Amino acid sequence: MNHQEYMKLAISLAAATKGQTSPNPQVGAVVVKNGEILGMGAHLKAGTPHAEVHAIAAAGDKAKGADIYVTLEPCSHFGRTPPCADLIINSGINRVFIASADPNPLVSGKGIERMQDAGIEVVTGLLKEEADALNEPFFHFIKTKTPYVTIKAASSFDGKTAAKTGDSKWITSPESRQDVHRLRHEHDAILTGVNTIIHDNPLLTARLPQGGKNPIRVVLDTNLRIPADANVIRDQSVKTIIFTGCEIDRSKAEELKKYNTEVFSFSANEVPIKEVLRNLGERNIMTLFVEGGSEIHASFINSGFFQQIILYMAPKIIGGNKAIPFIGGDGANYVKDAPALEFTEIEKIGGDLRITAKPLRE
Ligand SMILES: Nc1c(/N=C/[C@@H](O)[C@H](O)[C@H](O)COP(=O)(O)O)[nH]c(=O)[nH]c1=O
Repeated sequence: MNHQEYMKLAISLAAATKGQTSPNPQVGAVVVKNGEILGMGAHLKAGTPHAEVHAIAAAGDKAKGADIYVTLEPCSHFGRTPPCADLIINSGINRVFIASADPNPLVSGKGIERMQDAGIEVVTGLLKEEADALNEPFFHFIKTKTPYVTIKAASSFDGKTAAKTGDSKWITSPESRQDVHRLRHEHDAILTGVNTIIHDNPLLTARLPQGGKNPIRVVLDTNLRIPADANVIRDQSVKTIIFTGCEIDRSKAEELKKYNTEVFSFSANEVPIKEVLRNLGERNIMTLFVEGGSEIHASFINSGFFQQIILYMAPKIIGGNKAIPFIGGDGANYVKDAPALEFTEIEKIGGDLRITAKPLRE
């Protein structure tokens, strides 16, 4: 195997932990000497050992004189675990290959400098793009301290998310809906609007054949209209946070708190998305899955507070000028004012298309 292949292995280890390490990045590491893989590891959960710790522990004394391939620049500061740069120096490793640089300007380059000062050869940027893509949500979170927002929509071929009767069961295939549960599992939180709660009474849990990690549920509900017996309240398998305006029935809010539910009221009678994202960021929620109705989707798109949209498009035609489009709101007056995206991935899934799009970078 060559340098790229060892780094690919480290990236695959990092990729396997998607959704488990928030608010930390996904990191993989591989220790190699004379073509023999002596150790490998991934960071499994925030607060637990970093990938380099696992890989070097597996290599033991043989790490002396070995190479290490790590997908993110080794940390140089005391977080909840000791600095990996020091561990690498003390292990006798004499060459370090790094894919991504640390996005935190306060620490970026410090670990590299310390290892170089100790006489270690450091090669940076090996498969940087691939490794960076894996940690796009982490880099966004470090930069903005707000969650990386993925809007998920499901529509017919003609862009409808429900028929004019309101019926929407089911537009997309069982395979597509199972893929949605994988995305729920991978996200820290899932957000919807009270209209979806009233209309669909969703659970919003991650129900995969092998189980799944339920994302924290977030409901935007300005006037606290949510039914007290809604599934997201009574289910209690995971916390539900309801964001409201200031004019709500306080006794109802008190009642809901008995069901693993938090009611957070803003000081004005509105629920500003920017403030919701700031609040979720302060709770170390790094990734947010917006499975809203068409009005919620419209408000996220019009505010520009989203990093990607995943549309599951089914080969069905619902039609009707009263049917519900998957993006609601007033819409653009002129095409030239329509938010421009770029398609980044198009996959066939269970007879549907899964189309991923991101806002065009200025
Ligand atoms: N109608 C459809 C969807 N509908 C999505 C939401 O309107 C539903 O309330 C939500 O998925 C229900 O969540 P649950 O109770 O946890 O299963 N979403 C999809 O991908 N395809 C559809 O055809």
